[in-house]
Amino acid sequence: MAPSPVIYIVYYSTYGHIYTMAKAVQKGLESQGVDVKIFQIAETLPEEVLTKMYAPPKQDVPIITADDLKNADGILWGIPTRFGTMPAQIKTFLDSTGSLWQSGALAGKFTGIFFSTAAQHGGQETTAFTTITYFAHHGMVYVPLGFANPHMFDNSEVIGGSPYGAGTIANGDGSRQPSEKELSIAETQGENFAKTVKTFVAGKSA
Ligand SMILES: Cc1cc2nc3c(=O)[nH]c(=O)nc-3n(C[C@H](O)[C@H](O)[C@H](O)COP(=O)(O)O)c2cc1C
Repeated sequence: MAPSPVIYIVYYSTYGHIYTMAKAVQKGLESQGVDVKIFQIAETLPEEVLTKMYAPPKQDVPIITADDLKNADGILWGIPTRFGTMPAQIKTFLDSTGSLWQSGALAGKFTGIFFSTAAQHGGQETTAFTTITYFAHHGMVYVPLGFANPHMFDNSEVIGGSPYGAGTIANGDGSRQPSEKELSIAETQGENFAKTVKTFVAGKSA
């Protein structure tokens, strides 16, 4: 029997939207019978600044180390936009993966992204797009979402996401929570990602 693939969800979230999306992605992954572990990326801002930003306490989720990444067959990253791209917290973490790049430890692993922006036009494509350089340099296999969920064609309401991954729109004051349709898209991304990684892991053990 083929071994069950191990998939990590690695996220950073200041206000919790990305965490909610991560749980939907997790549901989709688990529906395909893969082993899922969820990690968060370490905060880099001082407590004093977080208080001024009205950031709530972090979730009770383990903090990822660069070396942890070696143990996954696939990694899905949850990214809240900053100026149309990833936040410094995620960049700091990714910049700490130099030795993994040097040894090729992540080469051939599957990867994908989901994201959150305050505004509909604040980076639902650029956030993912500007992250892909990291995956290319590591030799990782980026799995896009495409238009895999019918809600992606629905223009009757604001719906986050793009062919690069699932997404949510948080509003400037964070008042909007991921909608049912956005969570459904996130679940689809998890399902499809698991199916792709399963094929790979089965092939490796054949
Ligand atoms: C410094 C800063 C820059 C931001 N830049 C953008 C941006 O370029 N576009 C956008 O739509 N939202 C932007 N936002 C809003 C965040 O993307 C939003 O708070 C986040 O997606 C919510 O996710 P979270 O609850 O998981 O933290 C920014 C927020 C901060 C604090």
